[in-house]
Formats: sequence, structure tokens, C-alpha cells
Amino acid sequence: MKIFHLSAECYPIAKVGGLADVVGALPKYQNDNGEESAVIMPFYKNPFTTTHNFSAVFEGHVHLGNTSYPYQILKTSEVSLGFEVYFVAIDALLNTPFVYSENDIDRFLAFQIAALDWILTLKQFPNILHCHDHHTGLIPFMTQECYKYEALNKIPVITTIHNAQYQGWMPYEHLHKIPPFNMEHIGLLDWDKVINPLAAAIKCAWRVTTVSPSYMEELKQNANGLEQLLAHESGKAVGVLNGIDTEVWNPETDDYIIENYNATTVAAGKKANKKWLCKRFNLDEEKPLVAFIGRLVGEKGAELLPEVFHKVLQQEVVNILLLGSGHQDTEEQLSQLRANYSGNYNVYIGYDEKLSHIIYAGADFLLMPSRVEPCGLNQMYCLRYGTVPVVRRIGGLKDTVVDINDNGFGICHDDVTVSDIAYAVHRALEFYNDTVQFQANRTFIMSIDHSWKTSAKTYINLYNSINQQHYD
Ligand SMILES: Nc1ncnc2c1ncn2[C@@H]1O[C@H](COP(=O)(O)OP(=O)(O)O[C@H]2O[C@H](CO)[C@@H](O)[C@H](O)[C@H]2O)[C@@H](O)[C@H]1O
Repeated sequence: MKIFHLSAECYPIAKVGGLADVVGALPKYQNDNGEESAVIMPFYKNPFTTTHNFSAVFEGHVHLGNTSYPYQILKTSEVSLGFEVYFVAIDALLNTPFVYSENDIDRFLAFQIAALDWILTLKQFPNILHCHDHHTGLIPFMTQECYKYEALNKIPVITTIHNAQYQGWMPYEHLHKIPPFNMEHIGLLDWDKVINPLAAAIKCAWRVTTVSPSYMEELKQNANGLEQLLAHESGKAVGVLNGIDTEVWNPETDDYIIENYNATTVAAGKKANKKWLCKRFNLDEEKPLVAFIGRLVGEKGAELLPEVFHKVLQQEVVNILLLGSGHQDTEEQLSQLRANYSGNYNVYIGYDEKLSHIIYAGADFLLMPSRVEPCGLNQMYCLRYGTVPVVRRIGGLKDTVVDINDNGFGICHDDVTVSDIAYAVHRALEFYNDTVQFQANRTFIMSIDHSWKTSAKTYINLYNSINQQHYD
């Protein structure tokens, strides 16, 4: 089966968050299952694209209304990611050092149209188009409705929702940029009187998936305005839990971390990584280390963290280390807190892939007090590195972490409040002091299998079930 994943991000080429991790791993595991899975993504100007050579497999012009942009489909043979990547290079719009910007309506519309224009020219069409998030949300609509893509309308299109908070809204003044279609069907694009690419994808895709089963249920109650639509389309929707790339995220072979380890050597391995972190960030290596990694936004409960940290650092014997960036206010408050708790608290404001690996390896606990968490990968990474997750029971966190009081291995809490989060940290630290249990738990959590093996197969079964239905 020939599968094209369409996405704005793909690790290690361009990563802003978890979307990249998924699109950089799922195709590889699908190929391991004997499929032919590839990625189509924009060509940005970033460390990956500037250090590799590319050759053009196609050249054309993409039209956005009356404006025409030259574009190429590029490939590189210099690196093997376990799947083929086709880059849509539209210099005037996409060749930027960033993935997302103010001009995203034109950028991602042009990306989607150029990708479909190229697919139209292929001798062998893909059997599945798998679209990720709203940046590719108009593809299910365009293949079904636009006259020029009629030849593609038999190809099943899947949309995976990684995050329904962002929907790609466009005012109607952009309508003329979408290739012509029967205007009687304009309602498919609409949600609340604007063009809503995520809503259009939910309406037009042959199947809709979310990145965990719990998130699928939660979206029917809380989907940033799309609740009714999701409830209405639930017959074709299913939650498939993300996996993790166990080749990239493996403490035994990870090149980023200070000392490699496995379940047998976990105590010494984690100690060496923690020692490095404590030296680098002026922390006390004798105390337990609680870490946070992620985007500093409301969804992650980030604006509560300064107060949570203040409370915890006053009451507990602990170190706290945060890696992240996002809302400026939160960044500033988190940075200011350093003055009060020097020696036990530090933050790194920014994005640093290597540092994130060392933190997963060196921390004792990873905090995720998310308001919304469609799946969450951090808790699965930390488990693999023997770090205990402290999470709110929501979305994918609920599906992957069981509290120690329920015969589980993590710490869970229900509310996103300063006191609930601080109490969860308190429970975590009590657990830390139960040395024997804590060490045994470390070894156990490293053995939990969250690899893509199962979920990659689930997606393949889903594709097969559509193809089966289609040809019956
Ligand atoms: N400052 C920083 N420096 C280095 N690395 C950093 C970093 N901030 C974040 N990361 C990394 O980015 C990834 C974040 O993944 P998540 O799944 O937690 O979140 P995200 O909300 O982006 O993804 C959305 O899509 C994914 C994939 O489907 C869902 O799991 C998730 O719930 C949904 O919100 C992890 O690899 C993490 O280590």
C-alpha cells in the first residue's frame, strides 16, 4: 500500500512539537510492516535543508487565485530516515527559518495545492492520503470537491487531529484561492461563518482519528467550538494512541545523553545524567529533581507553574528544572523566580532537543499538569528513561499513566489548580523517599512498551478497512 503523510512538521527535519515526532516515526514503522509510506512536507530554510543537497523530481507553478508561484518537489538521497520525504519548495512562501508565521493561510494553502497538483501528475497514485492537523485540513475537501482533483477523489483521505485547539480559520476573502468547486457545497468549508480547515477535514475525510481514545471522547465536550461536529461525525472517528520512536528514544543508545543505561544500570546512569544537569544548572544533586519540558501555553497549565514552583520550593526538599518557551509573561515569571531559589531551581527558556533528552534521563519526575493533552509524548519518553510522570488525568495522559495508589507507576491528579499540582508533587516526593519501591518502579516503567509497533498496525488496519469497504 502506498501511503502519503502530509504534514507541516517532521522530525528530524522541522520540529516545533509532538506533531513532528509522530510524522517522523509512524511512516518508518509502517514501512517496517511492508507498506510504502512517505511524507510530503514544506521545504523550510533550516539546519536540515541547508546541510543536505536536494534534487528536483517535479517543477511547476502553483496558483493562489490570480497569483502564481513557481515550485519544485525536492528529494534528498543523503540521509535515510526509514521513509521517503518529498519537499514542497515554494521559495516565495515556505523558504523561511520558522515553521509557523503570520502568513500561514497563504503558505499552507499553497503547500496543499502544490502537493495535490504534483500527486495528479504521478503514474501511480497513492492508496491513502493521511493528513495531519489543520495545515493539511483542506486536502480532504479539495480531493472530494475541486474539479481539477476529480482524478484523486477515489483515494481515501484520513485526517489525524493532534490538537483541535488550532483550526486554521480563514476569512472568506481567501475563498478565491481554493481551486474551483461546486459552490452549492461551500457549507463543507464553513464553521461559524468562516472557512475552518479543521472542520472541513472532519466533514470530508473518510476517517478521522485523534491521537488517543480519551481525547476523542473529550473532544465531544470540549473542542474549541467543534464539539457538535465531532459528535455528529463520531461514526467515522476513532482514537489511536500515539507511539514513540524507540530507536530515537532509547537510553541505552541515545547519543545526546551524558551516560547511557538500561534497566540494569538505571541507578548509575540516571545519577550521571542528573549530576551533569545539576552542575550545568546549579542544582543540588542530593535532592530529587522534578522537571517540566514543553510549550509554555495555557493548554499545558504553564501559567500556573510559577506559583506551583514557588509553593513547592518553600515546602519541600527538591530541585526544579524547566525547559520551555511560550507566553512571554510566563517565561518572565519563571525566570524571575530564579533569584529566590538559586541552588534548587532553574529554567532554560528556549528550544533544545539535546537538553530535553538529558532531562528525560536525569530527572526523577516529569511534571505535566495539562488542561488539554491530546496524547502527550513526554510522559512516554520519560517512562522509557525511568523517570516517573506526574500528570493530570486527561486525554492521552489518562490513557498511559496509572497512579501508584491504583497499583500503577505514576502520580496522577484531577484538577489544574496550584494546590492540586503542588499536592501531586508532594506525593511524588513521598514516593521518592520510599527508596526500595522507587527503585523497583524505575526498572518497571522502563519496560512499558509504548513503541509504534501496535499503533502503526492499527493505522494500517484502518486503511485496509476503508479500501475493503471501497472495493466491496
Ligand atoms: N523547549 C523544548 N525543547 C526541546 N524539546 C521540546 C521543548 N518543548 C517541547 N519539546 C518536545 O516537543 C515534543 C512535545 O510533544 P507533546 O506531545 O508533549 O506536545 P505538543 O503539544 O507539541 O503536541 C501535540 O501533538 C502531539 C502528537 O500527536 C500530542 O502528543 C500532544 O498531546 C499534542 O498537544 C516532545 O518531543 C518534547 O520533548
